[in-house]
Amino acid sequence: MEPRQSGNKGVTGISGLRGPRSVMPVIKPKNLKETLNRLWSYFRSEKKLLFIVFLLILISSGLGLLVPYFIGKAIDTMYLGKMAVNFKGLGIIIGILTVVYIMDSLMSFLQDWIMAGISQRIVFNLRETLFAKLQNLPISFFDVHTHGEIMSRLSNDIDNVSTTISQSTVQLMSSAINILGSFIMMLILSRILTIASMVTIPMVLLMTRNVAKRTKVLFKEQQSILGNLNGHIEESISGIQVVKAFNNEDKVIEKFHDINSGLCEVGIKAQIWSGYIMPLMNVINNIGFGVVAVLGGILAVKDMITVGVIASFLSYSRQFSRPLNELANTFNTIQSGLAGAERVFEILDEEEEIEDLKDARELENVKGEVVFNKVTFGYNPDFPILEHISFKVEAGSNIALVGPTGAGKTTIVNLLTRFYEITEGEILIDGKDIREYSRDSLRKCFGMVLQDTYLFSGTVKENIRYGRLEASDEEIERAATMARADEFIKKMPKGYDTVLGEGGLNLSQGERQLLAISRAILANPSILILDEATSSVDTRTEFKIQEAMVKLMKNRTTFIIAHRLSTIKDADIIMVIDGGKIVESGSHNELMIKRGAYYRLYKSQFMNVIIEN
Ligand SMILES: Nc1ncnc2c1ncn2[C@@H]1O[C@H](COP(=O)(O)OP(=O)(O)OP(=O)(O)O)[C@@H](O)[C@H]1O
Repeated sequence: MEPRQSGNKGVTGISGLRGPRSVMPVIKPKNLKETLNRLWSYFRSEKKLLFIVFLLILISSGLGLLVPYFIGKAIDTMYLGKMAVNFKGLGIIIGILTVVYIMDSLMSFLQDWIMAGISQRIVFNLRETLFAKLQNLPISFFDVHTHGEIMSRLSNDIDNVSTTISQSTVQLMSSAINILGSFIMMLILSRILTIASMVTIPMVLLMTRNVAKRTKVLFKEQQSILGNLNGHIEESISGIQVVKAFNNEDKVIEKFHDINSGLCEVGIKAQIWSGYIMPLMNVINNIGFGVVAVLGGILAVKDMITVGVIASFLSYSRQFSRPLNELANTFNTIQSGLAGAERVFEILDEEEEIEDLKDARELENVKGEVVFNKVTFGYNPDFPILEHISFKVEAGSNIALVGPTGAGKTTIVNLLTRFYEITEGEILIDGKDIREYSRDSLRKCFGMVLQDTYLFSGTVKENIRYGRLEASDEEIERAATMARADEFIKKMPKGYDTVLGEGGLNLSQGERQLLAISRAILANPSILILDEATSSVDTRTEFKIQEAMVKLMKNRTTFIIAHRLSTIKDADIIMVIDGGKIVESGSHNELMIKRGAYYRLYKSQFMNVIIEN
């Protein structure tokens, strides 16, 4: 009977160089001990089942170790020296062997069954912890990690961990038991033959080390090219509109071809080198086999051992060398699984949004007075974007933030909602420092209508309900009617129950904005943040949006990152931001008389509009 095989049967050789996993180089974990410890903490709740699996492996490996012994016995029993056959003895041995084989299959089935549950539960927990962690990370984390990278940790890396747990744990235990058991059986059968069969081990080690050295370099290169290829695919798909608009399809294809050719070339080399391992290994193993057979033959002629013992011994020596080869392979699977676990733990170790203070209170019944007091902030603390900004907005008034692109307008509202934490100064709402209140209660005060409205896949109704989850259908329809969104919603095939495509992309930008306004009306926040869209919608829709916005802004403190002339002119205060500072503030008329920064900005941006009108 062969020792247990791992699930990745196609994978062979020292570097795990074949089969589906083989195209990946082995990425080693950086801190093996710590990663193992942490991973073990996920295994802990499965300790009992793991012990049962261990017992099952012990039994099935033990049974497996009996087989060569009985085969040897069968040979010796069958051969009675006078060409007569001992059918009775043979029958008993065949019976025993059949029972052993059936038992072994049953044990293997049970092991796989239990291990499947263990690995899926562990990976389930890991996935849940990771996803929950992502929800609690600050926005700044997502500024520096691409979506692709985060996705790959949630999918590829977790998959690697799962494969390692489900396949390698059993493989590791069964290989270890088989190697040890076979070795003991070999020693019991014949010490001389055992020593002879060990002769090839240094040869195997030397050969695999040399080949592995070469393949490692090639696989690393292959992985890096694969990364480029994925990057190129990701970019060309997300930028498909730009690619088509500029007729760059051929260039994109050409670049893909270049990278793909490189990948193919390195892939071939890597596969060829890794392909050497198995045949070489077989040659060496067969040399060992030959040595044992010849030596065994000599010993048998001298009547020092029986033919049956030689047959048993040869089986054991196969059972000894096979898991040895497989262990090298499993070792690689384990390494990439641990590296995957490490990458998952890296995210789990990321600093979460700064915890609310222990005695953080709930911000309630907000009137909406907002004060920035000498606020300084930089996405990178060494390079402040806003410096000592101070201003006060009365409750219920609206303030238009204007200024050149990159001036820091969005940054101001990002600080207000505590998406980022200020470096210096304080922000007060109704005279209360926002850091002393829980983030949840703070964010409840805000409603946002952003330039790019994000709609989730789901129905129109569900998307509006996002503003206030407990809202009834009537409330949703009332909000949509106020926002004048119901006009287009009712024209949709299933009205409020129409399912929106991914990101709401089957709606026009104007329609998406009206939905966002409906959401905000439903949420009924004390403070509103409006980031006006720069792209123009048709005049009728623009009028509707404008009307809905005015309704929404009524009696609410409103921060508008303003782009439309009408919004700016109607604002209670206009604040001109430039280079991280407030360079001017006041009403439209006041600032026009001043003939300062606002006047210049107004002239440069809106004069055409005024002339056209
Ligand atoms: N997440 C971020 N990480 C690092 N730097 C950022 C980040 N967001 C913005 N910045 C930088 O901060 C500065 C201010 O950006 P901000 O988005 O506040 O400008 P803005 O006035 O809103 O511009 P626009 O009118 O173009 O939207 C810019 O120089 C920008 O490059």
